[in-house]
Amino acid sequence: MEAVHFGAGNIGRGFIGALLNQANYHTTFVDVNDTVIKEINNKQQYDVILADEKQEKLTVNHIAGINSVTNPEAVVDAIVKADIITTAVGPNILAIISELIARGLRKRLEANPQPVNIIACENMVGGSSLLKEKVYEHLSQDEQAAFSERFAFPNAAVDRIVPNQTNEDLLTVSVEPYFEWVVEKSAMKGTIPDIPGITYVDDLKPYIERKLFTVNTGHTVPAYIGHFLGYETINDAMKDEHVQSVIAGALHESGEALIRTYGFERSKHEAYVEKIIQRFKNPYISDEVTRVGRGPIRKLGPDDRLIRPAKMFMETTDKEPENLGKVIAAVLRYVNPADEEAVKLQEMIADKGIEKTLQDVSKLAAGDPLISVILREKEELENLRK
Ligand SMILES: NC(=O)c1ccc[n+]([C@@H]2O[C@H](COP(=O)([O-])OP(=O)(O)OC[C@H]3O[C@@H](n4cnc5c(N)ncnc54)[C@H](O)[C@@H]3O)[C@@H](O)[C@H]2O)c1
Ligand SMILES: O=P(O)(O)OC[C@@H](O)[C@@H](O)[C@H](O)[C@H](O)CO
Repeated sequence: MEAVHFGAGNIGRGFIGALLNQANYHTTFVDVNDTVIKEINNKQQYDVILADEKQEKLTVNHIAGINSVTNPEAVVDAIVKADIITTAVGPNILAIISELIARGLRKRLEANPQPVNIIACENMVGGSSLLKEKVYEHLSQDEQAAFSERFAFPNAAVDRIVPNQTNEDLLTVSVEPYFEWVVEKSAMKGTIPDIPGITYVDDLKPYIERKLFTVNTGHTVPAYIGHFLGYETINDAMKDEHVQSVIAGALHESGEALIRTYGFERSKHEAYVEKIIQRFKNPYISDEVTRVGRGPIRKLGPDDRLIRPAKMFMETTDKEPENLGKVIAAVLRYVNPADEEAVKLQEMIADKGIEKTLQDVSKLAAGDPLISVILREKEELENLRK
């Protein structure tokens, strides 16, 4: 069985690649990082280390790499032969890879009658749907109809903390032992891939929102409040009493919104939250606040991990999300010259002020009550430093 995976980074190698290997796939990684691609072809295997007291090592083999900048035709040919196509490149990169995927699938229409599923494994609601939209922008109407017969873009939720890697070996990747990969079965075509570790569901929405608005919402607290308080790593920030109090409050707010929207059992949701907080404290993982806080403009998006649960909390409880508001305020205070979006966000704030920036980035209407909560919490934030 052949898999093509876009993005040989942390999640690509440390999670998707590992599960595909355990399911006996040969995986072709596609990336723009020539050093990583050369090393994949040179070594033809890499290690995944499970970050706990046992430090168990799994070897991932049956792999190859293609540099999509220098060898796009090889990517097209790999797509023609693939039994599954996956991505883990980051939400903003889906539009960039869409043209090459469109070319590969166009050639496949003539050359291979088998249907194929293209699964975007990104932290966002509707990642595969977005990829499909971007792929379809490169097609004629007739091609769109032919693609819809043969190719599917099921949405997915992926959960495994994989920090930036500091191992001596370039390809080795340390990951937390926990993982969850949920895929929207109802949207798939052809034979459902037999990949142990995937949970297939008919309706993904509750799963992706529960994951994004608990794991990723929670993660923003040690990232942005932690950065505001001067911490460099997630587990150091998690030791701070202010971070502990805001994370408890923020996950109470997003939890209440999720429970009221989807009817999750309260005790099970509380256990889910507790497990996530323990995962953030994993002493065997050193995760930088700047990795978890990367892309603050994306993270302030209307459907992303802060604004959406804050709005849901207000709609379902009629109360103010003061903890989520505090984290959003910390994102607006996030200064990091090494992060392009952080620089751009600060420029936007300097140029047009916070209210207009929130209207543009988070699509909040002028006068939205959430804006007042955020402005008030921005003042409150200073008290955390006292
Ligand atoms: N790291 C985690 O803990 C984690 C967990 C769950 C989900 N995710 C999601 O997985 C996705 C990837 O995150 P990551 O942490 O692995 O990031 P990463 O930066 O480690 O990996 C991204 C990879 O994509 C490659 N890439 C960039 N542009 C490309 C292009 N045009 N074509 C092909 N490859 C390209 C990069 O070179 C890099 O190797 C994101 O959507 C992230 O939200 C990450
Ligand atoms: O990948 P991002 O930038 O959307 O979010 C940063 C982290 O919260 C994220 O990578 C988590 O580690 C991951 O989602 C855990 O499953």
